[in-house]
Amino acid sequence: MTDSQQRFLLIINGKSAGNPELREAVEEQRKAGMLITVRSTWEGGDAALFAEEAADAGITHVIACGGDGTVNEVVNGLMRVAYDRRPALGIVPLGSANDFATSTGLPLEPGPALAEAMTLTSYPIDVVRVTAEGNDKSSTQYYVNMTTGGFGAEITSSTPKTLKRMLGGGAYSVMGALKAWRHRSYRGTLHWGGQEQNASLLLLALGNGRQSGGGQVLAPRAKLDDGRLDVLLVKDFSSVKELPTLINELQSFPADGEYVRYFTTNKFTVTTQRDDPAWPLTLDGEACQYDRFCAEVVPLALRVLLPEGCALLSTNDRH
Ligand SMILES: Nc1ncnc2c1ncn2[C@@H]1O[C@H](COP(=O)(O)OP(=O)(O)OP(=O)(O)O)[C@@H](O)[C@H]1O
Repeated sequence: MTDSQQRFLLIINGKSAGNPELREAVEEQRKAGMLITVRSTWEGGDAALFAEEAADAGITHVIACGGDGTVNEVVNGLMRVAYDRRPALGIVPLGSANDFATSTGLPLEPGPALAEAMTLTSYPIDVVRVTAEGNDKSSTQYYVNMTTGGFGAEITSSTPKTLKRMLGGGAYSVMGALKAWRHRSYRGTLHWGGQEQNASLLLLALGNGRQSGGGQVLAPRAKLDDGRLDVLLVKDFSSVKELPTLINELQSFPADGEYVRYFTTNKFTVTTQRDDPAWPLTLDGEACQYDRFCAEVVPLALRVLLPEGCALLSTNDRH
């Protein structure tokens, strides 16, 4: 063993701790000489804490073994570590949605995913910092994939599995579900890039990555390393007669459609008025509610083990 050898910490969500395939894969990699420590979570917050402590223990790579929520916790823990000591992030997807792993093209089976994590190159990606106020307290959280607000957040946090499955099929089924389901819209003042707009939205998506909610692609042109957030605004509609236009726009993501707007910015703020309901948000799969929030890109803050040729990296853009 040399000092330059990589040291891996696997942080596994306790509910998947018995996964036999992962156990076997760890054993195999250890036999091949890889230095792997494993910690299993007991409850929410553990994954972030273990990730934060990893740098002090000489860990070079923290591998989040779980769903998007576990990845999100690990990211938050790593962001508490100073940049020059921050370990790289790897992912072994063990959740139900695994949106970040799926969209970046990582293997979805534990064995291949761990094997890849041992050999992949790490690339610097942006992390998004969300500062928020709600329920009389303020907070700071980070995410790497996507925040959805309004309708989208309700889908991911409280929608029954059958409806989620319907929604997985894309914009047409989203609208089908909307027709069958009484929806709410969310009001607020939006600020970005020197612009201000009062809006009543069905859905807001702030994508560093491209998809959330188990396969809903809401930021199809997002890159993880471009210093930008891809913003999708879907305006509320009042009659089903407006649906064909809305559906159409959800296929093409126009910059300035009648119902859909898609653009990029490095900072996006939502402020509600006193009588407006708080916005339900989902940050990388974790549900929360805020009256006021600001999402801001922290450029290239985290190194992540990603497949060579990953379509979400600008370095792989074809010219
Ligand atoms: N030992 C444990 N048992 C049960 N739940 C746990 C345990 N440790 C952490 N958690 C909770 O698991 C949640 C994260 O779950 P995770 O994202 O890994 O899986 P998932 O929800 O099935 O995946 P996805 O987000 O991809 O659908 C966190 O909210 C955390 O509080």
